[in-house]
This record gives sequence, C-alpha cells and structure tokens, in this order.
Amino acid sequence: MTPVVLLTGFLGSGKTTLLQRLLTDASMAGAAVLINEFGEVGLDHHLLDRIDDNVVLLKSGCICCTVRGEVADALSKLNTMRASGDIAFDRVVIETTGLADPYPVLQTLTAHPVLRSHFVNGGVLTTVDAVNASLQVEHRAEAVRQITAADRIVLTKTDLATPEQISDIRARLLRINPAARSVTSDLDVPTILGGFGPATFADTLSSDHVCTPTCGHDHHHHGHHHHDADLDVTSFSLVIDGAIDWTMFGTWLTLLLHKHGDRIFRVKGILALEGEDRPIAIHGVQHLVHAPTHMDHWPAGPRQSRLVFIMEGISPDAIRRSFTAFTGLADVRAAA
Ligand SMILES: Nc1nc2c(ncn2[C@@H]2O[C@H](COP(=O)(O)OP(=O)(O)OP(=O)(O)O)[C@@H](O)[C@H]2O)c(=O)[nH]1
Repeated sequence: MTPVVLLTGFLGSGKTTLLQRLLTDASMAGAAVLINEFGEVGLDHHLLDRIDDNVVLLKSGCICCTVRGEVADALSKLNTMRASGDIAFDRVVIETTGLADPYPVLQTLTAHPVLRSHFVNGGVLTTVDAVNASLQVEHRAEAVRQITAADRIVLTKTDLATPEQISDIRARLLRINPAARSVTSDLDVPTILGGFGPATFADTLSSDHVCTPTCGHDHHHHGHHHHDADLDVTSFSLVIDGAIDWTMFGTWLTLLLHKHGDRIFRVKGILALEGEDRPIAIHGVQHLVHAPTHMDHWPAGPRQSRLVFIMEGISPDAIRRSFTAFTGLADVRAAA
C-alpha cells in the first residue's frame, strides 16, 4: 500500500515552500506529487521548480466534489503507469488549494473501490501561517477545517511574526486540535517529519464537509452547509506584456495590500522586470508582501508577467485599473 500524504493549509501559508524542502529529503526521493491550485492560472508547478512525470497538476478548483474525481483519476493513472513500469514511486504527496477542505480527499482514499486497495492515508500535514492565521481562523471555515484534520501542524513564518502573534496562534491551535503535534518550519526535514503519520484518521471519517461557493458543489441539490462568510471568493489573473518597473510595482502592491489585505487572501505572480533576464516570483498574503525571489529560468511559453489574485468583495476591474494607472503600462489584460 502506498501512503498518500495530504499537504494542506490556508492560502499562502507556505505549502509549496514546505513541499520544496520536503522533496529534498532522502525519504521523499520516491514521491509522486499532485498539485491542486485555486485560480485561473496555475503557477505553483512553476514555483515548485520540479517538473517531471511524477508531478501532476490538477485542474483549478476546489479539491472537494469536482476535483475529488480528478484526484481519484490522477491516483488511478499514476497507479496504472506504475503497474506498466512507466514510472516508479513509493509515496504520493497531494498539495491541496488553500481553500480546500481536506476531509473529502481522505474519504476518497478509503471509499474508492480501486484506490483503497492501493493507497492508504499517510497523514495530514497542515501549514499554519504565524503572521496571518489568527485572522484566517476567525473568518474562514476552511482554515479551521484544515487545522482540525492535521496529524502534524507546521507553523510557518515564525521568523516574521511577533512573539505575541506566535503565542496567540499556538494557543488557538491547541484549542482547535490538541491532538496534533506542532513543529516550526525552520526545523530540518527529518525533525518536521519525525514519527509523522495518521493519528486522527478515525475522526476524519465522521466529519461533515463544509462547503464554499467555490468548491464546485451544486448547493441547491447537495444540501451542504453554506456559510455567509464564504461568499464571493474569486480568482482572477492579469497578464502583462511589457517589462515592469520593480519600484513602481512594489509600491503599488504594498499600498494595495495595506489597504485591502483583509480581503485579498493571496497574490502571486511571475514577473518580467526591467533589466532582469530571469523571472521574479512575488507573493503577497493578506497584508504581508513577501521578499521577491529570482527564479532560475522562465517557464515554457511567452515571457509575460502573470499575476493571480484570490480575494473577496473587490472587483477585478478595480485592481486592473489601479495597476494600469500606477505602472503606466497599457498592455494589461485579464487572462483568458
Ligand atoms: N519568511 C518566511 N517566508 C515564508 C515561510 N514559509 C513560506 N514563506 C513565504 O510565503 C510565501 C507563500 O508561500 P507558498 O509556499 O507559496 O504558500 P502556499 O501555501 O503554497 O500558497 P498557495 O498555494 O497560494 O496557497 C512565499 O513568498 C514564501 O517564500 C517562512 O517560514 N518564513
């Protein structure tokens, strides 16, 4: 039986960063990776910087109903390819979107007639952002579900958080899921993973899925719960043809998140900057703008800047207009 590790955590909490580190560990050398991203344009597979046959990008969307089928299909396909000797793997890691409820995926593993004889729950690893999680658990049901499902919690961004933020979130984690061991992301990989495996799985099967409008359910017919706080989460993307002035861009993003960070859960992008050959990856999470990083090379395709926003209650057009006004770039369009 092949263990399937579910890597979950709210938008921008550091899943891809952690996955990148986990994959450097010898114990993960034989891992196949499934990535499910919320957003019109998937960027994580580029940011992960490991593109091979064992990395599968699932279609955009919530991982529950619509994509639950896709997870099952992707696992079945990996299994068939392994059986015919095309690929080899000894574990699977699924990185879910930051808006996903992890329980339906766990249920798929135990309920699917074929998968359940090949795959087994290998544990739920949940990243929790020490800077932003207190706000997120108060407003987003998914953030709480991800923590309740955790067998191990990895507290990220403790280097950016104040001691008060860290003790506040630690106290909340203890209340939400006292059974999960919590570690910080600055530890080495063997320590983060030490003794990791499913401990709370029995509980997961009895938990009800909490819907969001973005999860792909037909809410009128499935009878799922519906939370007002979950209304209106949207994703949109901008594609920019011309090279971008970094100072202008950085100022614009900082001001935007300063003003609207409560409602902009996530911004990420790959940018073509003036005077730079290599692309720059940028990340914003609520009010926080992370330090930009150079990527090694451009992904295949045209060298255009791409920005993805996941937000609530803000019009995409307002963001596009503000970007154009601030940067002076005319060739800015919403991604097809
Ligand atoms: N300083 C610091 N930055 C971190 C840490 N973990 C993640 N980040 C940064 O946080 C930003 C978002 O990290 P990702 O790994 O892309 O987060 P994610 O959960 O995969 O994001 P989504 O897939 O969009 O939900 C990036 O700029 C990371 O470099 C950490 O422990 N410390």
